[in-house]
Amino acid sequence: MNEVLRFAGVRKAFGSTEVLQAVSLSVKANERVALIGPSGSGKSTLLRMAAGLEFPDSGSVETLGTPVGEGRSVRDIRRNLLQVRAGLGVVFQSYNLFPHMTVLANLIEAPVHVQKVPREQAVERAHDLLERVGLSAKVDSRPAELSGGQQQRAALARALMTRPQLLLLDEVTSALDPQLVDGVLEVIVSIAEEENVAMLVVTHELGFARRIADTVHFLSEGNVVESGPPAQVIDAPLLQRTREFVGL
Ligand SMILES: Nc1ncnc2c1ncn2[C@@H]1O[C@H](COP(=O)(O)OP(=O)(O)OP(=O)(O)O)[C@@H](O)[C@H]1O
Repeated sequence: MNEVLRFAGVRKAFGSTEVLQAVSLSVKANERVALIGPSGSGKSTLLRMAAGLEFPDSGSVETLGTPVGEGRSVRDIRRNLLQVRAGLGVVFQSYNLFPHMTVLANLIEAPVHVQKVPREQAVERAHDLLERVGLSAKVDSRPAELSGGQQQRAALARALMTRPQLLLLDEVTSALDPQLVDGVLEVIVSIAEEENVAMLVVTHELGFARRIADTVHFLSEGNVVESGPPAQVIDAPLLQRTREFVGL
């Protein structure tokens, strides 16, 4: 499959607020795409749609070849979502770890109980991932015993447990103290280098977007107004609106 995510002519309004106005963009297998833009421009809404957490008013969203917002019934939609879920890793701004479970239990919960991966296999993968995100010493800790940066690295490891084809990352560092941000971003960069996983990343960290993205889309008022490699969109944008946003 060449495209792992496709938005075609997606419109979305919340009440009288038009949040997305005919957005079309796609993410190819192994491609890394960053969404940048001012607060309220619709970035998170797009990401939530890719995960099936919001539905478009019109247009279509296809995640891993499955239309996530379409279907004749709620049952169809749920079935479609379950189909894509194993291929999808999602990390949001808040860590969303299960607070009563150890780090290891958090990682193996869905693979073992939902995807029915043998427990030993899941534990092995969890140990491998925790080592890669620098959390080997925290396997048996509970989330409350970890710093925000460590929790976010655990959430990243958890999202990778099923070897997803597509990772959705929504402002994963914006709730962190500044000194913890770089550690988390480094982990994401190394994952991008080591795993065959496409990424759609919403970030306000332009340096990070520059390092990680093959393609950057600049959103403004619900439209993708400029797209291209970081060397263009971040370092030499064509549009005045983009130039102002990146501080040129
Ligand atoms: N569930 C909702 N109900 C009502 N309005 C919403 C909802 N979700 C988002 N919005 C509104 O939609 C607009 C776009 O929000 P979105 O979170 O997608 O923007 P964003 O570009 O991600 O912003 P930020 O960078 O601040 O996270 C905002 O005006 C927001 O208030």
